[in-house]
Amino acid sequence: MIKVAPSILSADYMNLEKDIKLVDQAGAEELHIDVMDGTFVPSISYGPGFVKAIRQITDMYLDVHMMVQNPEHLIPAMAEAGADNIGVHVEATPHIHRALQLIKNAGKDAEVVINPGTPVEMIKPVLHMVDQVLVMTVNPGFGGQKFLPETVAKIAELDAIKKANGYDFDIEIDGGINNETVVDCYKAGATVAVAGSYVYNTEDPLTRIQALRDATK
Ligand SMILES: O=C(CO)[C@@H](O)[C@H](O)COP(=O)(O)O
Repeated sequence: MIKVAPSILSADYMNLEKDIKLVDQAGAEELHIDVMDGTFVPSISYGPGFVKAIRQITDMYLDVHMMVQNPEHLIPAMAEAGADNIGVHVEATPHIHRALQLIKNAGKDAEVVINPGTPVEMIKPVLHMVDQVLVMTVNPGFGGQKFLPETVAKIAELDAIKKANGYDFDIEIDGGINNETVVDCYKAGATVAVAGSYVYNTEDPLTRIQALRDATK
């Protein structure tokens, strides 16, 4: 069964505490927070102050996905704010190894992220040092996009490398995930599913979280 990480990008910001507690009570394993800088991706979302405010109202595992160009400068503040996992894009820095070291040195789980157009080959040199790999299943920057099926082969490739080397990182998927698209990703080796609009753009988020689990039993 896959672990579920609702993305608050699609939550109701005027009732955010309620929306976070709802998915916590539903047993969601992680809370996914999308940090966007307006440069690496066109959108701008939130920063460390927002993460700190969320930390104060929940004990959930905070999975912070940084869509930020040269994210190194933001890592200490994000760690201080209370993130549990910090994800950095391999496309966003010439110093991905250093960025992951900074996250580990701050005592946090380190995640490397790859865009749909980036081959798995690009992250091979850092796979020994990560706790999680995020395979983007849409191009980052917006919620509500259509799942890109060609990303499934990359999940399988990553899973094969993981098994061959005895690594134990989680493989997370993000973008266009619902009870149908999650199935092939899970079969290919995904262990954590981020879901934004599928979970929050409905009257019944609990049923949607359960549907992701039922689809991957
Ligand atoms: O990273 C991102 C968007 O860049 C995501 O985390 C979105 O929040 C996913 O939204 P859905 O595709 O599930 O609606």
